[in-house]
Amino acid sequence: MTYAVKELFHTLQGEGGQTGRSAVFCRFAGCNLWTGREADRATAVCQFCDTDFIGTDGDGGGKFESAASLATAIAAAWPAPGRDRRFVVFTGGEPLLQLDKALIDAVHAEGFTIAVESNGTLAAPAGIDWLCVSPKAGSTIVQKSGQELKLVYPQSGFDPADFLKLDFEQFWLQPMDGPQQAANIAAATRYCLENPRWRLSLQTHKMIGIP
Ligand SMILES: C[S@@+](CC[C@H](N)C(=O)[O-])C[C@H]1O[C@@H](n2cnc3c(N)ncnc32)[C@H](O)[C@@H]1O
Ligand SMILES: Nc1nc2[nH]cc(C(=O)O)c2c(=O)[nH]1
Ligand code: SF4
Ligand SMILES: [Mg+2]
Repeated sequence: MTYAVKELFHTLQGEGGQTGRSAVFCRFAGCNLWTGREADRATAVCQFCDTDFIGTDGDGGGKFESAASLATAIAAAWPAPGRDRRFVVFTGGEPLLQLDKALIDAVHAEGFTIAVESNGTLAAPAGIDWLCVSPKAGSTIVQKSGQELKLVYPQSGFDPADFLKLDFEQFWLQPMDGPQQAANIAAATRYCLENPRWRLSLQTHKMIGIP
């Protein structure tokens, strides 16, 4: 299978339960909840996206003709010698439109632990080591288990309490970035103070100015 990758880069995981960890990010092109075009944002299911995932023209992006060639590029982006602590985050766009067993196996064979950031509308393939599901109001959650559920907050129609019945190890509230960011940080902080199952996920990469 051919993989369309918007960008492939090395950074620190900025969000959620692996925050601060050195990671190769593989950002797939395309999403099932928004075209990525600003003209379509107001009519999209997901309207608050902070990411450009159109095309394959970003740093390290491209069309990869095989799982082996993409795994090789991911390994080449790892900064340290040896295979210790190798960590890749598949994101997008929606990574579960493209991530398959062949790529999971190829990246595991390179010694990587595999994390995924998904909107939860597609069933995850076996073999993901750290699955983050981030539900979007107006979509249907199909993937109801994983390591972390990271809810962008607030979203109208979503009560965080309704997600605690799902099978996740960690529950994170991430303030929605955008014009209301300050108010959203305050509201998420208050919610986590009063509801100890929830932890506050700040987008630390944005604070420190790394990708
Ligand atoms: C760009 S998405 C890509 C992965 C997948 N499509 C998803 O939505 O989970 C990566 C993460 O950023 C979060 N995110 C997107 N826009 C955001 C915003 N404006 N504020 C805070 N988090 C946001 C998503 O909820 C998700 O957890
Ligand atoms: N540093 C950094 N951490 C991230 N965690 C999730 C991200 C994403 O866009 O999926 C992201 C991102 O874009 N950058
Ligand atoms: S589901 Fe994820 S990638 Fe798609 S538009 Fe929403 S935040 Fe962006
Ligand atoms: Mg991001």
